[in-house]
Amino acid sequence: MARSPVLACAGLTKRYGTTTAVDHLSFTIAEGETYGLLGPNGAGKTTAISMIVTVVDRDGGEILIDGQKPSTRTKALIGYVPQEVGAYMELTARENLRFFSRLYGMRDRSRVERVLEATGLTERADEVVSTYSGGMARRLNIAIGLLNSPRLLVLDEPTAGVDPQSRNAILGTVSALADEGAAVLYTTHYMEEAERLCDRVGILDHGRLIAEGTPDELRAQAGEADLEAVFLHLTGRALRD
Ligand SMILES: Nc1ncnc2c1ncn2[C@@H]1O[C@H](COP(=O)(O)OP(=O)(O)OP(=O)(O)O)[C@@H](O)[C@H]1O
Repeated sequence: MARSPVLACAGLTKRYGTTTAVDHLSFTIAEGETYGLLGPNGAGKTTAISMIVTVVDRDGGEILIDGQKPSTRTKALIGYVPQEVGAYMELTARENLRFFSRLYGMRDRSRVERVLEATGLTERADEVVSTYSGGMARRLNIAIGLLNSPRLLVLDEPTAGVDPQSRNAILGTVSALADEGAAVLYTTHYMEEAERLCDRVGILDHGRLIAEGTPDELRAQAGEADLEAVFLHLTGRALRD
């Protein structure tokens, strides 16, 4: 029997006044799959993932995590990496991770060391976070999201504005997690990043999914050389201002 997807969304909808931020969004992510949700500013990416991780209530639609409706139990299966850095600036990276692991009720100290290693922060783990570059702080944010060994890792534009070294470290961390069998939901407006990292891509515009497929399929359907051009072909607009 085929396994159910790790994430299944059907008809997900969110309205803010007269704006429909997310409009009947449906997609699935399988075990070990990296799914990129792409779209320009304001397309509805953050709103969509906020509903999936249940920090924003939905106005319509269904979400299943490992075949179960959202609950305290399914929350424990999700690692969420928001755009804003959630770490304490006056603590070191290791102190932050120990704090969050205690908050999650985790006793296994070795997990802190594992996530430091996975994000390339071991050597700087005892330095105070306020001395970190923006890219290193983002890596720590990801380390926090990895603490609970998530079945579904959700990342909101994790590489926006980071230096190339941190960007490569972040992409490496995400692919390693997917290789271990996690499902990854990744939002970005960097097309080349999605082409490199994602098994499948959904293109979101005005809250609606206007195309979905592997990067190769999308390029072939639109007859374009890259995903940036695919977006222009589909919407008549450039992806970034
Ligand atoms: N709390 C809110 N109240 C009112 N409108 C909102 C709210 N959050 C989002 N919106 C609107 O919903 C739409 C989708 O916004 P959202 O932040 O989800 O897009 P996004 O694709 O994540 O954009 P970005 O790339 O800038 O993060 C936009 O029109 C935005 O103005």
